[in-house]
Amino acid sequence: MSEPLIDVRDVWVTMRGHTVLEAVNLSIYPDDFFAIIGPNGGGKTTLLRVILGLLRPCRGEVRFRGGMSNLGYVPQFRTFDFDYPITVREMVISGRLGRISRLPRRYGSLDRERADEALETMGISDLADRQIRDLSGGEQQRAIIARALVGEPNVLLLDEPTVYVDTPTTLQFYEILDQLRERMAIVLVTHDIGVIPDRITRVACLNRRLYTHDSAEITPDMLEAAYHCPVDLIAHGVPHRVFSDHPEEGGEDA
Ligand SMILES: Nc1ncnc2c1ncn2[C@@H]1O[C@H](COP(=O)(O)OP(=O)(O)OP(=O)(O)O)[C@@H](O)[C@H]1O
Repeated sequence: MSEPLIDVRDVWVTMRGHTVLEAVNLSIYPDDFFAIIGPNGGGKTTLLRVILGLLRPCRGEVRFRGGMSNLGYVPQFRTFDFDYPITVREMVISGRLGRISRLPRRYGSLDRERADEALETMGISDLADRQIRDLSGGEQQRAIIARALVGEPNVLLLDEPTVYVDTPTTLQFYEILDQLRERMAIVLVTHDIGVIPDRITRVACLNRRLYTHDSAEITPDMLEAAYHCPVDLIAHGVPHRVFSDHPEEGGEDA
């Protein structure tokens, strides 16, 4: 197996006396399409913040091969102010700011090139000069992913990327992720197990502790441990590939 790009080792986070992450261990490999699922408040965003270096764990550490600048982050949709007067191109290229150290900060031709490429990858080149507030939710979502891509990440971290998106747009979105997988590892966190695409390579359940399995299979045990209640996989429409045998169904397709 290749070396991990990110190693999360025995990470603990306590906030206001409340343990949010407990003894979390996780490795992200270059060819991963990793889904981390878990209930609301289970610690998913907190784990991403620890990986990004935005939050220091009380105990444990995160090790990188390749440096922080190679992480692309797509925060939850609700954290963006889409009313801000800015064009799609301006928003996307702003993802390059972290790479410009000289003051005053000015974009160069490489920055503009990368922004054009990211717009094209996300299929929104024709929207580049529109105001971000005038876009549909699905288009805005593509723009925030394009913004994460301009930094040329080797790991893309996505926090609940499909919350406001309808089913056809979600399917298109996963097709785009499929293309991106050739260039980077992808880590997707979500509370909704119904949105997990069937192309994921590994899955883990997070509810303070991380419950993992060495494959793309979600086992009822993992879900029960994370959600503290039996979860009916079939009712959530999870693709068959991630099922283990379901006792009532005898392992048949849903
Ligand atoms: N700054 C903070 N101060 C105190 N508690 C916090 C803080 N940030 C997060 N928490 C708490 O930590 C827990 C985990 O939050 P987190 O946002 O990581 O969960 P999540 O799994 O991403 O949830 P969701 O699916 O609802 O987005 C929650 O109980 C939350 O209230």
